[in-house]
Amino acid sequence: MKVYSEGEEMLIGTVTEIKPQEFRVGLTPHAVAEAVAHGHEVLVQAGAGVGAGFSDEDYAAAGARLAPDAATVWAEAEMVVKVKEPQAGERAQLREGQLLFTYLHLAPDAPQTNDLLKSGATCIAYETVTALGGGLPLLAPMSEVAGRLAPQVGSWALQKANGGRGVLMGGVPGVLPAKVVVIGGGVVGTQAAKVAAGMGADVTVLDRSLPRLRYLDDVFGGQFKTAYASAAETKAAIVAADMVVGAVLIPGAAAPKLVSRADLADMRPGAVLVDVAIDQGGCFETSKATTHQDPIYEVDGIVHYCVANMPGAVARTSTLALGNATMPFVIALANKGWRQACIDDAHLRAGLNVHAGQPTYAAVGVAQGIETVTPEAILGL
Ligand SMILES: NC(=O)C1=CN([C@@H]2O[C@H](COP(=O)(O)OP(=O)(O)OC[C@H]3O[C@@H](n4cnc5c(N)ncnc54)[C@H](O)[C@@H]3O)[C@@H](O)[C@H]2O)C=CC1
Ligand SMILES: CC(=O)C(=O)O
Ligand SMILES: [Mg+2]
Repeated sequence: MKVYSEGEEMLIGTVTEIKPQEFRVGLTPHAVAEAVAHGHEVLVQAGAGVGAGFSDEDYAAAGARLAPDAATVWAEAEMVVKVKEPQAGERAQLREGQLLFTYLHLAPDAPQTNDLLKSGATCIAYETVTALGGGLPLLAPMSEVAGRLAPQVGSWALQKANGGRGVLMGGVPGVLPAKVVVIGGGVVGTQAAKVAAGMGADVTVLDRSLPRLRYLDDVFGGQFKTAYASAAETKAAIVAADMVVGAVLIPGAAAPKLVSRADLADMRPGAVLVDVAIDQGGCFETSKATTHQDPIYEVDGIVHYCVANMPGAVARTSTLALGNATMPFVIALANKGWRQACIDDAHLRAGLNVHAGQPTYAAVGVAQGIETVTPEAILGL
């Protein structure tokens, strides 16, 4: 098998996503053009970009070679760039020495972890790549998308025909606007609050971080209000709300349950809960993951929206946003090879989850009771 070394041309590949209702694609034509300009070859499965609005002709014009099927890409590419975690049939095609760059979410997923370990491949997870000054730069764009979508889907759910209270976000002259409460003022929460305020709603953001609340007040003081997320303040806010957006995150942990089933009885009938934190288990006791095909359900007269892959609804915007964030890392990995790229950049190194049969991300080891080695040990640093 060919072993890549620094400075060589790399064969980069991308495949059609096969997770149900996933229309994003790992490489945009712009990313292809950038990689080709750096001297690399790019292999794109025919049709891979169609769901995101990119034709095979767009990829060919950017310099990609089209592959007739996914098997060809898996067999030939030295690095495969995707969006979602590899599905079982994809994992079976991963091979020793191959580099996989995508979302993995391994901690709760033992079968995937075992398959990646068995494959002998090197796997770098988008969601654990870090940034100078904190934050998760390859998760942030999808949080921005989900945050901006939350009031959009929530306002749809508020319509009478969908089980909601029949309240218009911005009201009309002489009638008050909807009250929107956002719990968690991070990336998702800030974007949700901005859009809800832009729709004319009366918006309050709750958070437990005073520095974050100070920042939000300084920057958005005229657009929405802030409040400290004590249990009492949270309860008072939700019982008066037409819409509540759940946007909390405690990194690496299950989301705390901030609205109980009993609380629903005290809320306005037909109010809407949008639980964006559902991918971490959800922050409302009555949340269970839903799909774009069947996004809402009702409990005790309260409408719940709990779609776990909200960005998939706007696959084109999401693909472009994700591509902007991943492109510099794709180019660094291709130009330098993963070893040198991870030696040079501790933030990219934080994305290393699996290498040659060894798990390399501590939180995955803790979650699954397996021993891990550090990326630094793998790289001899
Ligand atoms: N459903 C979907 O399609 C998507 C879901 N997400 C999820 O949305 C969630 C939020 O993500 P980000 O905004 O990027 O995280 P973030 O880390 O930027 O923000 C989380 C905020 O929650 C606050 N917080 C933590 N505990 C709290 C509590 N008990 N009460 C009030 N505030 C609390 C933190 O202080 C922080 O400001 C995550 O679970 C993320 O995985 C992100 C993208 C897509
Ligand atoms: C973050 C993630 O898993 C997604 O965008 O699908
Ligand atoms: Mg997800």
